[in-house]
This record gives sequence, structure tokens and C-alpha cells, in this order.
Amino acid sequence: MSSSQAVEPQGPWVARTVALEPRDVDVLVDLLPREQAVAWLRRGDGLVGWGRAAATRTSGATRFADADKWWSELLARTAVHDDVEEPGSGMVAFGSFGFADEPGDSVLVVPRVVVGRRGDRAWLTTVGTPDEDRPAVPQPTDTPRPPLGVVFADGALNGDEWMSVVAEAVGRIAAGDLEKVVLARDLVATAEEPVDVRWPLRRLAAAYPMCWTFHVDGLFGATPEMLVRRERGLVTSRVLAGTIRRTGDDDRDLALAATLARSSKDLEEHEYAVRSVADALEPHCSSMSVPDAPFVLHLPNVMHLATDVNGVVHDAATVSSLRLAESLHPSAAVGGTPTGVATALIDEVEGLDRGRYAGPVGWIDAAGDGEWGLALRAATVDGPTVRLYAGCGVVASSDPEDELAESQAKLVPVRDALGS
Ligand SMILES: C=C(O[C@H]1C=CC=C(C(=O)O)[C@@H]1O)C(=O)O
Repeated sequence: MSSSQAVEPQGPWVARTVALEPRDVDVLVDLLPREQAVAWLRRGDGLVGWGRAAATRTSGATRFADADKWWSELLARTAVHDDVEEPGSGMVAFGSFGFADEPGDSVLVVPRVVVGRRGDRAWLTTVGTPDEDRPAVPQPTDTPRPPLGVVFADGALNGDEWMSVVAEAVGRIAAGDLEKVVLARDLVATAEEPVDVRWPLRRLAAAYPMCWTFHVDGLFGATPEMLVRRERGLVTSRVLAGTIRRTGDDDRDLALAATLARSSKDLEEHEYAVRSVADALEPHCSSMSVPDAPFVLHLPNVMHLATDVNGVVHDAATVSSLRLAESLHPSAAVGGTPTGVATALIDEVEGLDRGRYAGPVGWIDAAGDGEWGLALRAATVDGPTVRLYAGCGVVASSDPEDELAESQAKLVPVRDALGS
């Protein structure tokens, strides 16, 4: 089943992008108002937006195709004046897509105002009717207040129950049903008052500058994994799978990084994920480079095996970055191998509605270029309730207790970001 529901006032629309002095919009996240804020940030660069010129909600197996069609149709009704012509200038939409086909609830939003920054260039995009007044250079808004009195509780399953699910999956793998499955769990945080998402966003952007800090329609986080970035005919994917927890002691962590790079269990987990991405990208590329061995990506809480896959696309005129994300999803970093068996097992045993966790999240511009990360190290916020998610790749040699500890380490970024 699929459905598509659009919310938008009548056009015609005009999107206008003008250059700004980067120093005038120093810290992008500080510009966000509390309501209707969207964000995509990394190392001080990125996009923030607010207001809603148009939006669509899609669901089901056609959620990507329906959103992509809606975006093309909206562009056809919009005059775009772009003085900057960087990826992400001109009109952009921010999206977040459901992990599973059912229910697959997804959203694509076009903010009224977007401020972007890329190195020494910055810009302001406004979307409105032709005769509408345009806002001046945005100024930092009020400082968000930290969530108070946060208490954490188990989500769908407690730790013991989740370890039994992992053990069940290991059994299925041993029986030869599949090779790898990624299993997730959730944790529920409740604050005394509605949570202002700008608080955790600011903290995530500061503590995880090497990750992509995002917020779209109540889903926020700081992901280290780029499912697909397309920019002027070049495509990149940062594939992660295989994890070791950090200890906080630099010498020990370096030794652990070397252990990770040699761990046959993690290399196996990683290989499935790289293969799934390379196989899905191949039909779209005229050339592609897939490194033979992964590198170790160091994050403050964990280290991952990582591979950057690069390619030259030959179908940019007909296949947008969003459709590329669709063809890569779910990669074996969040689903498993073989994909169909793994997603059926997730459905059967995980006991959790993933919602938009582990689905593609990011943005698309008028040229179809864009960045789509995987919504990992992520949570949803709904009033005073924040639901945090983390998943772990399970292969034949996985140990349920180790996987539980790994999931706890992956919950740390959002957990800490809710603190003061
Ligand atoms: C599914 C998650 O992480 C994926 C990405 C990196 C490493 C992973 C792992 O080692 O299991 C997972 O495949 C998550 O953080 O929720």
C-alpha cells in the first residue's frame, strides 16, 4: 500500500538565493527558531531552514518515487533565481524516509527560509509568492533551554529480551537462513516539559563535528554514515559496519583500532555492507572505485570500519539523488544479507517499529543533487518524549552481550545531548 499527501498553499512560487558574508551567519545552528526548524550540519557547513513553503507526506513502497515526483512537479511551478549556484543553493527540500515499506511514513519539506554555508561561501534562500517581502540577514535566535528532569526507560524490549532476539538471529544465521542481520532497540527518555530540539542539536553539532547533525520533522541525530551524496555528476557513499567501543584512553583506543581492523567478525560484517552499496550503485555509474580494505573511523564514543565508495554517474539527468538513495536502501549496514530475508527477520523478531530511524535523511536541490545520510545515532522528539534508537550488525560469530554493550555505546551521542 502507498499513499501521498501534499500540504501547500497555491503558487506560483519564487525561490531566490542571494550571497551572504559567511561571518554574518557564523554558527548556523544558532539561527534556528524553535518551530519548524530543519538542519543538516557538518564541521560548521551545511543548511538550516525554517517555515514551511510546501510539504508532502508519503508512505509505503512508493514513498521515494512519490516524493521525487512531487518535488519535480513543485519545481516545475517555481521560478528559481540562484546567484550562488553551489550544491544546496536555490530551492531545496529536506526529507526523512521510513525504514520499512510498511508503514514507511516519510516526509519532504520545503522551508520558507534556508541559510547555507560551504567553506568561504554562504547564502540565503527564500521561497514565497512573487510580491512577498524577503527577510533580511537572519540573526541568532533565543538560546534553547536544556530538557529538565530527564528519566530513561526501556523501549519495546528490555536488555535481556533484546539479547534473546540477538541469540535467535545468530541461530538463524547458523542454520543458513541468512548471513547478516542488523537488529535495533529503543530507549525512551521523558523530560518534565516539551523538549526544545535545538538543545540536543547544538550539543550534537559541537560534540560530533565529523558526523552529519540533522533534524527533519521531529527526527534528529548525528550520523556518521553517508548513504549517498551526489554532486555535479559525482557520487560518494561512506559505508560503515563493524564497531568497537572507545575507552577514553588514547593509547588503548589505538590498540583497539588495530584490533578492529583485523577482526574477522567485523570485517565480515563490513564486507556485506560494502558489497550491498557497490552492487546498488553500479548500474548508475560509468566508473566506480571501491577500496580493497576499510579504514578505521574514530568517533568520540565508538570506532567503525569505514569504506568510501566513489563513482561517476551517467544518469544524473533522469535519476535524482533521492532515487539513488531509494536504490541503495536498505543497505546491509542497516538491513542485512540477503536483504529480503534480513528485513523479513527484522519484522519478525525485532519487536520495534523503526519509523524513520535507519532510513535515508537529508536534502535535495533543484538539480537533483543532494546528500542522504542514514538516520543513525538518532531519536524522535514528541513533546516531552524522546525515543532513541540503536542497532547492531549480527553475524554468525556475534555475542548477544557484546551487541547489547555496543548498542549502549551507540545511544551515547543522543543521551549525552539531552544532558545539560
Ligand atoms: C545500525 C547502526 O549502526 C550501523 C552503522 C555502523 C556500524 C554498525 C555496526 O557495527 O553494527 C551498524 O551497521 C546504528 O548506529 O544504529
